[in-house]
Amino acid sequence: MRMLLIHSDYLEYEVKDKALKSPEPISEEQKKGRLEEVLAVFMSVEKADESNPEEVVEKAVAEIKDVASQVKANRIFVYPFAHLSSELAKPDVALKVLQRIEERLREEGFEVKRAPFGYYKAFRLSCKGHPLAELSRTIVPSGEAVS
Ligand SMILES: Nc1ncnc2c1ncn2[C@@H]1O[C@H](CO)[C@@H](NC(=O)[C@@H](N)CO)[C@H]1O
Repeated sequence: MRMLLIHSDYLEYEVKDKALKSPEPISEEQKKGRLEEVLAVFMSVEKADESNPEEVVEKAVAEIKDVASQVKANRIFVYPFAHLSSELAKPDVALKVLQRIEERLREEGFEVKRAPFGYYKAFRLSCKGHPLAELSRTIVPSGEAVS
């Protein structure tokens, strides 16, 4: 799992087109979304994660919690982003991992939005620009090598 974490004044997206034959079904309301004062987390779920998705979910949640507490963010935007890795997990596994991360972050008390999975989306982001505003993390299940 590769994550790019951007502490932002806002992140907003608009769904444009299908990027998969069968993208995640979404409501009219989910076609656009915006959060202010948010930690945006762009995530590529990787092939190696398929060996232990639940472990990757817990490690990702721990990393996101750690960064959120450092930048004092209590809102998280989970953003599926297939451009951080050349060894992507299959879409069905990736979607489940991202849905579970969303669920677990809510359980941890965060306000969470997740951008729709399987679409091309326009987005606008305002990065805050402080020293911890742009971070990346790589997560691998135990027993897997970091490529
Ligand atoms: N392993 C994976 N990890 C994260 N996201 C993944 C994925 N496999 C598929 N997706 C989703 O399907 C769209 C097409 O790849 C992806 N769309 C995007 O990444 C948009 N930024 C448009 O390019 C994404 O929603």
